[in-house]
Amino acid sequence: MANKITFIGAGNMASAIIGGLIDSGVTPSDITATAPRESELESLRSRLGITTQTDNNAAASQADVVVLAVKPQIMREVCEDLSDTIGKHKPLVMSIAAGLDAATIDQWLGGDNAMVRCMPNTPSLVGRGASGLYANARVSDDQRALATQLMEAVGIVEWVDEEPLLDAVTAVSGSAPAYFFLMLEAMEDAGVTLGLPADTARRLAIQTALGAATMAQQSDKDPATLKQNVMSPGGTTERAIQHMEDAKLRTTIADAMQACAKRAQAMSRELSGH
Ligand SMILES: NC(=O)C1=CN([C@@H]2O[C@H](COP(=O)(O)OP(=O)(O)OC[C@H]3O[C@@H](n4cnc5c(N)ncnc54)[C@H](O)[C@@H]3O)[C@@H](O)[C@H]2O)C=CC1
Ligand SMILES: O=C(O)[C@@H]1CCC=N1
Repeated sequence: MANKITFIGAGNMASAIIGGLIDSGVTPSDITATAPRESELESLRSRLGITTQTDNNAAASQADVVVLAVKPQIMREVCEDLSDTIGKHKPLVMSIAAGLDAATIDQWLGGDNAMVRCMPNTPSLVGRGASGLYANARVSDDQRALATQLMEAVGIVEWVDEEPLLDAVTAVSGSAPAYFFLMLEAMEDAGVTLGLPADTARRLAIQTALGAATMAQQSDKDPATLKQNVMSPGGTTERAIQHMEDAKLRTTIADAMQACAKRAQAMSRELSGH
């Protein structure tokens, strides 16, 4: 990928994607990241060998792709400050912010931009990311291919045709690593209560999550069948699953994901003013 990529914002998500891009073979000097404080950039530069900048406009003026990776709450200020540079150079603009629609960001950037909205997740850092992408009408086929290539370097890519579906993607994958981390925390704690050393319980739980996900990915059986295959009639798993069903775990998960998508919609209303 010979394109120059600039990340505006160098926090958790940007550094996860940058780390994944470098592992996938992207030349570090083709990547620039910005943040207001040099102290935050120093470790990224020394660890990954990328270029860093505290001046967003200088960094964006060199780029074929500008990835907006700041918190949604400061996106307006950042975009308005970048509008002259983006208007002049017309790079492909990708926003990874939750709950901010492409038209609002485009307007803050001065309008008429090719915009891809992306909802990635942090496992991008280890090449196991899952990203949902949406393109506005100005994005060319080549730019669409470029956005796909960029995010496929760090995981899988699913395009959606309707922008509001990105709120569903946020619930299913963007926020979802946290659901699984919570599950790992809870399993470790329960393992300790059952008498295992914490590090043993953690290793067993992590390996089991990895094994189950890999099986689900590689098997031609659906997750319900794979679950059934672990459950001997009258056995231990059946007892555990019955407990989860009685405690309405499915409803809890569905409600949590509804709350996640609703929060994305509310953020959009709060931040865009419509
Ligand atoms: N953390 C996650 O799992 C995911 C986050 N996102 C989205 O990614 C975006 C970033 O989130 P995180 O990386 O978690 O936040 P973060 O707080 O870790 O990173 C934000 C970065 O922006 C920088 N920044 C602040 N003001 C700036 C300015 N004026 N110019 C340039 N950089 C500036 C900060 O110094 C920091 O490096 C958000 O919009 C979030 O919705 C999307 C998917 C997943
Ligand atoms: O929690 C958040 O708002 C961000 C967006 C998706 C994951 N983290």
